[in-house]
Amino acid sequence: MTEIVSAAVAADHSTPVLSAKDVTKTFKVAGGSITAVDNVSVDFHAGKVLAVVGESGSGKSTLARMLLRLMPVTSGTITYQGKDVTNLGGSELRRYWRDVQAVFQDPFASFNQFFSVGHMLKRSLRLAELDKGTEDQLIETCLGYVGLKSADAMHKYPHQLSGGQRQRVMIARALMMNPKVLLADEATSMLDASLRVSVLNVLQELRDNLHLTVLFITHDIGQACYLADEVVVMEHGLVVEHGTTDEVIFTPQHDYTKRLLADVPDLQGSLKTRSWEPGAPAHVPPPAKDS
Ligand SMILES: Nc1ncnc2c1ncn2[C@@H]1O[C@H](COP(=O)(O)OP(=O)(O)OP(=O)(O)O)[C@@H](O)[C@H]1O
Repeated sequence: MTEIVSAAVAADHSTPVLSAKDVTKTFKVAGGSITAVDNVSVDFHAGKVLAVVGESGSGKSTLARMLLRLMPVTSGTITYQGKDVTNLGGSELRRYWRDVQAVFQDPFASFNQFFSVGHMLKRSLRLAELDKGTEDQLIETCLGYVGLKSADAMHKYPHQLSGGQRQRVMIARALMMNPKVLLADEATSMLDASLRVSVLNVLQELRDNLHLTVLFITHDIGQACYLADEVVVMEHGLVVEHGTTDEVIFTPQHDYTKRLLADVPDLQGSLKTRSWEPGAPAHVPPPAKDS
């Protein structure tokens, strides 16, 4: 059984926006059951990026799905803005889904190939019943937040965009709902190194400029440390390490964290000087950022 480490996280006494408390998920499988998430407690604070990192099968996506209220918990509590949302339903759940938006790994999967960006974004707003001027302004603003020009992007079809641009459109779509929390589940893993950096930088800007709370789920501790204020490391459904990014990089407590860090050569040195680009092999010069 993996040792659970409760490393001291830099004191943050503000009420968390979103919390998981003693959350467990058990799946019934042939011949028994599997505990995908094992008694996990984690707080997400306003205007911070928290990364959940772990290898495949560690339980990250299951935790994300429970936080998003797409999957029921087996036990434990999920709290949003101080309110228990574990068993929310109906219009309250729909309101929660507006406030807690998500972007996933494959932006293509969320796009209808026959819809232009403009058509897709307007469809997402149809329930809001905004007048045309307000709608256009909102779309332009949100595309602006992710570094895209409305005039350029609106008429493009998915195949005319790079992977990074598609992912940025998905983030813009999420922002149109004016969320308090953005959950990005492996949102950069299908992108090559330069596009990945552009999306990570967008997430950082959203935290800094909009005070957005970001949950960044990744198997890549390099990306987690590049982006996040706080890092949670999961192994076999357990939180084995939880600390500020500096604590996790420079004084990791758990062997599993040390092993993940060892797979990213010279992460410590290069993050200090910001010379490292997530996903780029250490010997390759940093890639150019896409426009
Ligand atoms: N619906 C399900 N039924 C049975 N087992 C499941 C189900 N969903 C996930 N699991 C199991 O739970 C464990 C955690 O899976 P999960 O997808 O949460 O991990 P992960 O860290 O997100 O991995 P990946 O990065 O590969 O998606 C795995 O052993 C997985 O096989």
